[in-house]
Parts: sequence; structure tokens; C-alpha cells
Amino acid sequence: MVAEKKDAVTASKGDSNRKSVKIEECPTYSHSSGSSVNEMVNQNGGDSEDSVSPRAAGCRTRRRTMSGGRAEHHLLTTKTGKKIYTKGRPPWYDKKGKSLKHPFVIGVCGGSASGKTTVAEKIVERLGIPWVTILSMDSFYKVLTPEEIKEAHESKYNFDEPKAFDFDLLYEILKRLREGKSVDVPVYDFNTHSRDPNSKMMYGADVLIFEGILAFHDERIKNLMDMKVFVDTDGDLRLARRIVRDVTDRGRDIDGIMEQYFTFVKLQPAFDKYIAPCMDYADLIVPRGGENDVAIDMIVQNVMAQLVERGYDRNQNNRDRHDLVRDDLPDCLPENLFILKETPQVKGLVTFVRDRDTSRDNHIFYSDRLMRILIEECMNHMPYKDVEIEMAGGRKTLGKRKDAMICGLPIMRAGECMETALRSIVKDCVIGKILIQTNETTFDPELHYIRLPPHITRYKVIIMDATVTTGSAAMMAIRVLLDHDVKEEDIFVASLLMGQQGAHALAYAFPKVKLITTAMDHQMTENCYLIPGMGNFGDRYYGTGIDQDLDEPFDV
Ligand SMILES: Nc1ncnc2c1ncn2[C@@H]1O[C@H](COP(=O)(O)OP(=O)(O)O)[C@@H](O)[C@H]1O
Ligand SMILES: Nc1ccn([C@@H]2O[C@H](COP(=O)(O)O)[C@@H](O)[C@H]2O)c(=O)n1
Repeated sequence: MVAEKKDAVTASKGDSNRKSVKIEECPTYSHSSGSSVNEMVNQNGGDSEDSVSPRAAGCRTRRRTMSGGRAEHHLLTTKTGKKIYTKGRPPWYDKKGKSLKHPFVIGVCGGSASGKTTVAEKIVERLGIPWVTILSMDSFYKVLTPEEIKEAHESKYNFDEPKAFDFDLLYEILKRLREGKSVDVPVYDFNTHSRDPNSKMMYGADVLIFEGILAFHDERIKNLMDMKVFVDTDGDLRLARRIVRDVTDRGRDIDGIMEQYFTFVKLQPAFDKYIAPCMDYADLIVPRGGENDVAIDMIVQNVMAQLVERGYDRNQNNRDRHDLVRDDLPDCLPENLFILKETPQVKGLVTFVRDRDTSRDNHIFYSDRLMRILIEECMNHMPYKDVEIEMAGGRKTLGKRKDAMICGLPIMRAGECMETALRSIVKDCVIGKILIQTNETTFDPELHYIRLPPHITRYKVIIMDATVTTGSAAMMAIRVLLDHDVKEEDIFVASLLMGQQGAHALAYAFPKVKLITTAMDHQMTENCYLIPGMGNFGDRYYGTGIDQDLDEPFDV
């Protein structure tokens, strides 16, 4: 559980190859104080039990999850059973689909190995509120040239001055996170001094903690912070911790660490010149770092007080917050809702799909037909351009060609049934994936997984789901696409069946999104089942329903 927690809360710390090493294997170094590294570390924070564990010696395991443009939900559970999401899109938007608030940003600055990450992790743990993320400045080390990498391997490259960081990228990313938008954060590898080819997708949160040695250096970045904390730990202790950490986690040797420390880290160019002066900007100074429980409690109390002042309510019933059902439904249908013309053919296909006596093979056969008609209707809403073609006899005539790249985005699992229909109609389409589930305790729609093609803003995106009932999942999917800068007018929602309430909620929130369906139900049960509905479409289509007739295999 602890290892799980470390993974999650340090997901943005960019050392991908850290390994756990037993304390006995950690080399020691005697400095002027005469203490070995292990002695110094243990005197200052490790307790007797921990002192034989990797954690106390600073050999913590921090595995990295490389997501390469994927975003999974990242959940950790605190000792008190609280759930904290360190990734994924927070479910904040109002009935109009607008993001509700920006994250509370805490900046944590301090010398190398002062305990910034440890303080940040403790804040996350003690806050115990659902959506908190940590962004590390390490992710923004510049990409080095081959010559610079050689210098770095010889401990001759200065990583402790401002020009080592890409502050412009950092500013853009922090700004977007503060707006609740998605970002791709580089993943840094201290062993190779380079960025991993995979980046890591992140969204905003209730609280965002940004930590780094020069966290307060750039005025623009400083201005994005709601609270600034400086971690002030004795230089000898920092060196001791750094040696242990760099040997075990960052693939370094003692000579190199010492050379780098005294050339760049401790003396004029870095700590004294750039980092120590940042104390003047701090709202709070935390002596000794992560072991200072009193200071961490004060920070947590202050953050909670400020969140409450902004309207944060940890006891809020999220069902109320996400209740998309409108009690003031207009008589007319929204302009951006398109229901297939109820021809006898369409009605006949819908009848087969609704009928509980339809066998599974017929259910698949007729719903596939209906889905193709639905996708063909979607194509009527795509842009087409004029083209001139030459006909068989050599005469020329004007025609049309599709003028858009199409990305299908099925909401797992029922939406995936529509993939075949899309592929059979748009042969050059790409298919993303999104998994959204409702949290059974909070009723929040939660983004568990998303995979989008690169350059998603170049596509018309068709969100596909078998049914839209309250519209909650579709709204989350639309919100996520908007966070990825897809324009509202480039988004389509295709569904076999829509509930009137859900369709109105979506249409009201996103008037430029086109909603396309084959039929509409006007009633819903208290538990949000459509009446008459289609049963559990995914279960019927995939054969996973409990009343599935096992005696009638249809593939013989
Ligand atoms: N109070 C403490 N006692 C023992 N080791 C600590 C303590 N605080 C931090 N460390 C160790 O020191 C190293 C640096 O801490 P970290 O929080 O990563 O600092 P920073 O983020 O400032 O570089 C890590 O290996 C960590 O495990
Ligand atoms: N390739 C690199 C990049 C940075 N460093 C050192 O890391 C320190 C910052 O990280 P902290 O977790 O200690 O805040 C900084 O002092 C750099 O010297 C490095 O060694 N190699």
C-alpha cells in the first residue's frame, strides 16, 4: 500500500529508473562532521525501525508509470481510508458544462534534497481530499545536446542554474493545469539526463502542489501560486541525503556527486545565489522538511480554510452537484439534436433491439444494421468539399468528397459495439478509447482511462455510446475533449437511444456539439433507467447478461 502511494503521488517526479536498495548496500561517505551518511540521515529523522529500511535511508522506491499520452485514473487510499486521485479528470463542471474552479496551487521551494517532495507528499496525505496532484520541476529540465550529456556524465554540467530549466514550457503547463485543462508533462530520467519518449497526461485538481529548487524563480510562475512554502534544511543534512539518494536512485557515484555538489549545487552559482533568496517570497518556511509535523499541519489547515472560503465542501452530496436532470425542459427539441427519421425500417430495427425476446444473434445483427444507419447519419453532418472528377466517357462533373479526419471515441464498454459500424463506413477513421465510471459513493463520473490520437484537435470526434440516459458520461467525455482543446463544433455524440433529459442536458451545456440518435425515450425510472429503454445493451450485445441463454449457441 505504501509503495502504491509513493508511485501515485510522485508520478510527476521524473526519475524513471529508481530502484530500491537495502541500506547495507548504500555506500557511505564521511564528511567534515565525521558522521557517515547513514548516521547523519538516521540522526535526523529516521527512527530505529525505519533505519534499516530503504525508506529511512532515502532509498525510497518510486516506480514510474509511463503513460505516453494515456491517462489512467490514479487512486491511492490513505491509512484512514480516504481516496485520493492523483491523475484523471476531476468531475467539476456545472450544468452548463463549465469547469467550476481552478486548483489551489501550492509552490514548494528549497535546496536539493531538502525534503520538498517529502513535504508535498505529506501535505497530500494529510489533506485527505479526493483530487490532489504533485508536479515536479524536474520534469522541466531542458533536453541536452550529446556534448552536454557527456558533460553531465562527468558531473561538469550545471543543473542548478535557471538556464537548465525550460521555464516557458513550465509556465504554459502550470497555467493550463490551473485552468483545468489537460497537459502532457515530460518524464525526466536522472540516470540518462534526458526525457523519456513518453510523456504523462495530467489534469487540474482541487489542490496542485508544484515543487522544485527554483520554484519561485520565474515571476510568471510565482504569480500562479496561492501559497508559497520554503523548505529550509541544513546543508550538511541535504548533502548526506543527496548522496544516498543519488547513488541509489539516480545511478551516480560518490566522487561525481561530491564534485557536482561543491561546484554547482552548494556554492555561489546555485543555493546561495538563486535558492536562498527565494525565502523572501515564501509565506511559510518549514525548517527540517518532512519531519516537521507542526508546520505541515499548519499548511494543511490553512489550505483547507482557503478551499472552504472558495466554496469547497468536502461533505457535499455530489449527486446534487452532478444532477444534470433539468426540471424546466422546453417543449421543443434542441436545435443540435438530430433523431433519425422514423421510417418503418428504422422503427423495425429499433423494435428488434428493444424486444427482450430477440435472440442474441438477431440482437447483434439488427443493432449492427441500426448502428450503420446512425453513423451514416453522422456523416451527413461532416464537411464535404466540391471536387471535379472525370467520368468514364471523359466528361467532367462536379462531386463531393469528405473533408474531415474522423476519430471515433467509444465510451467503454457499450460504445465499443459501434466501432465496427464506424470502420465499415469511414475506412480511414482512427479510434480512441475512453472509460468513464460513476463512483458508487460520491456519484461522481470518473475518468478511468483515455487514449486519444496525437493531434486530436485536427479531427472531428464522434463520441459513441449505446445509450445516453442522464448524459453524465457523455458530458464528461465532451469536457475531456474540450480540455484537450478540441473545439465544441468538432464534437459529435452518436447514440442508439437517448433519454429526453440527458439529451436536453447535453444540448443545453454544449449547444455546438451535435447529438445524433435513432430514437428518444421521454421517461426515466428513479434509478435512471430509460423507459421503455433497450435493457443493458452491452450485456446483450457481448453476451455477459445474467439471463443469457447458455443453451442456444448461435455460431454452429
Ligand atoms: N526526514 C527525513 N528523514 C530521512 N530521510 C529523508 C527525510 N526527508 C527526506 N528524506 C530523504 O532525502 C531524500 C531527498 O528528499 P526529497 O523529499 O526527495 O527532497 P527534494 O524533493 O527536496 O529533493 C530522499 O531520498 C528522502 O527519502
Ligand atoms: N540530470 C540531472 C538533473 C538534476 N540534477 C540535480 O538534481 C537536483 C534537483 O533535484 P532535487 O530532487 O534534489 O530537488 C539539482 O540540485 C541538480 O543538481 C542532477 O544531478 N542531474
